[in-house]
Amino acid sequence: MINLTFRDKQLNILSQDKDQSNKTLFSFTKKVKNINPAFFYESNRPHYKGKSFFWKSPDDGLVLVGLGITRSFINNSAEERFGQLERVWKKQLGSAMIDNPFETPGTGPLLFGGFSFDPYSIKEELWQPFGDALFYLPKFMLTALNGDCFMTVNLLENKEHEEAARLHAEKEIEELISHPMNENEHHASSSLLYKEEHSVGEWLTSVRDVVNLIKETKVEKVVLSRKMRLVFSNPPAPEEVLQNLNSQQPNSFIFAIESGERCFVGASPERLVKKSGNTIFSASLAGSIGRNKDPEEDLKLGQTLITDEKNLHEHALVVEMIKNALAPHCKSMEVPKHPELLKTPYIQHLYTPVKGTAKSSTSIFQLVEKLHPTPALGGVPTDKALELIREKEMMDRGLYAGPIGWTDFRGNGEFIVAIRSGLMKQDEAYLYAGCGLVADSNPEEELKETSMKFEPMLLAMEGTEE
Ligand SMILES: C=C(O[C@@H]1C=C(C(=O)O)C=C[C@H]1O)C(=O)O
Ligand SMILES: [Mg+2]
Repeated sequence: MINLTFRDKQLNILSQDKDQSNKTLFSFTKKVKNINPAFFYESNRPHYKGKSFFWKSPDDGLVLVGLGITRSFINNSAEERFGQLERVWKKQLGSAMIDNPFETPGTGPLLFGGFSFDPYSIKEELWQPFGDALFYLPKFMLTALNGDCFMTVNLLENKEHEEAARLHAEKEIEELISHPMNENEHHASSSLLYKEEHSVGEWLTSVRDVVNLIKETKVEKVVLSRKMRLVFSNPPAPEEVLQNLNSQQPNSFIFAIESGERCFVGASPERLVKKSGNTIFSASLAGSIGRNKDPEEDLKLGQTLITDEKNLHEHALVVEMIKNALAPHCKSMEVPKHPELLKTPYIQHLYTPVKGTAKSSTSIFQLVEKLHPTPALGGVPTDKALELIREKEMMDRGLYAGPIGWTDFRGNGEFIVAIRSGLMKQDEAYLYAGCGLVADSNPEEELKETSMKFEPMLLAMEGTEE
């Protein structure tokens, strides 16, 4: 048995400064000239260190850039973290004055943030600034979609100060969008001193133990992950890493969120759930193989993956769980019978998109709570898999593999699974990678699979050109 140390046993630490409780949320959105959101982040983030976020969906191309924090919601209670956040957010919106004539999703007051993978795991100081849920209502937010750009400003003010605060914010917007945004801005190149993989031998032993357990018991799948520590003499800035991810992983969800001096950043191919009106999208992404530069060899690898019993089983368990989790919340659902291939630059996966029509009472937070963790990151059965992960990994995954994303004041939103990611902490970075273990897993192969999954973040952190 292991001793679990809880981050905090207090039930409700959703933060709100006392003197702000009688203030109203004023939010206004205006259309601005067309700007490149990546350059906008790059040129303005240095002035909002510790208080920024970035999001890009490869699917609809939506980009969100948050600068400054009007209110942060941090939750350290393991129980009810989804419901609690939703309640406090709804209360905030209940009295808000919102001036947003645009229907565009992701405009107006919006929460951006992430939930830790497992609030009951051991806690490491590394992840402390992120709690078990950290969400921001940004002060300034750029939304870019289909060639249109919008700026939203969120202010918590006494009613009599609203007018002056708005005028001031209008001026700040002008400054934000007038910074020179230069594509070829030169970065001092970062330099990696060394990298160390966390106890590979012990990890392999854990993999063997878990695979044996799967063979002998009713546990069907457990996802075990491991981490790698990078040490830089000259660490890259988050905006550089993001720029690299933007160019190296154009088909992944790209995200970054800062808390104090730490920044969690990544490029994940895996959607947890998207809600657009009552239409919901989820996906099973599990089962992996490498890529090959030679197109014929690459096709062969894909063919191997899509006919491989072990990978198909790993994948099917995820589809099954998603179907069961969504069924009570959906009027209808479409789930293809067979997976297709999803190729990222370094890895190909088995992929089954799931589409449904949600019952009108369903919120995105409810969907996230029901889905997380899918067996792509946890296992089957979920509770037993989580126990094994705690016992065998003996580390705090923090936000890695947890849901990260946004919801706007209309209830639209999208959450992804924060894999292919890393935490930047001064001159260090911690990368995480995991793999789904089933009865047929070969420990050495699984080790290779996790090595392959470190690769995209390593390249983005090193800034190496392909
Ligand atoms: C756990 C990770 O990836 C997950 C595990 C996969 C697998 O084992 O085949 C594939 C995709 C992801 O759902 C990771 O990238 O860290
Ligand atoms: Mg796998």
